[in-house]
Amino acid sequence: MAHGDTSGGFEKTPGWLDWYDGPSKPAFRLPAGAVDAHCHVFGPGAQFPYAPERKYTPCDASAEQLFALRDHLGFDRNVIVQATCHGADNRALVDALRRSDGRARGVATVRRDVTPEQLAELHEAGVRGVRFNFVKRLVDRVPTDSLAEIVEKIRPLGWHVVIYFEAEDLPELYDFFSQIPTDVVVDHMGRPDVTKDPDGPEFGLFLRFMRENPNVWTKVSCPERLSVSGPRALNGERHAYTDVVPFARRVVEEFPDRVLWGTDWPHPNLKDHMPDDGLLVDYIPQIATTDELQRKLLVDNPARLYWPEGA
Ligand SMILES: O=C(O)c1cc(C(=O)O)oc(=O)c1
Repeated sequence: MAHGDTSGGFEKTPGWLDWYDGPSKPAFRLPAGAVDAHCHVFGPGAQFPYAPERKYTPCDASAEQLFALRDHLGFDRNVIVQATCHGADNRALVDALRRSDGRARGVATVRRDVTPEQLAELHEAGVRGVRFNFVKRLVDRVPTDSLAEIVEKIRPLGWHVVIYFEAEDLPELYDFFSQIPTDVVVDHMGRPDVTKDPDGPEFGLFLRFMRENPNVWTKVSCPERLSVSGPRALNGERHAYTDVVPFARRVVEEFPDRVLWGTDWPHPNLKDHMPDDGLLVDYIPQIATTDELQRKLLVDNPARLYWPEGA
């Protein structure tokens, strides 16, 4: 089967871009113990069917393919985040975690009726957080009282909450997010509009959110998704997505102990181009410019959140 196929009788969403086959070796040498703290597995659909309520059907992207990419790029470990195309069916995620030899942790999606037994099983497999998604093209909105109930259920396990939202929705969600008592991790810097000023009110609100809430962390990931003017991480470009750099660098420098980075492989729903993941790794030194910042971003911070026992 070609890498970009979808198995199990599923048909890819029209215009779907498959993950990049044969990525380059990064020029940037990742520090020992580096964690790719945001990536996904898709299916394979024949084994782990896509959820009936999904908003897109991807190409397959298996655990083996993810682990091969990890080794090729020079990462040591992964944090695998439940993708919305699998809904609250975490079987593909759990299978990948179980086959990682302890080298992957997970973030699951659960519903309000999840039982303590189900949570214990997810924990045993390596899940350490739940994801709440507020991006309208990806999910139907779940009421905040359901989410608050889930927070109460996961809290005793020491888990955190990952939130994915777009910058324009932060004002409405600010108070709800601010009262979550666990650690909170914001996906992709809350998706700023990078054509706006990093010193302007929109990104200013996000920075204020992080300043006011010391339990909030963020992934300074997805420049390929946020960039408008590029240049793209393709054709040997080792200084890609310079329009996103001022935003990510600002966050890394103000909150060096609360930032994470991940490839976002296999990059769901990109419309413009699929990045070469090796060149995407070469983006990192543009936003974390010293050895110390790189070590915190890639090694120390993800270890504290996902492997606190020091394994
Ligand atoms: O922007 C997206 O389309 C996207 C989708 C998903 C998902 O479907 O879970 O995850 C991401 O991190 C980003």
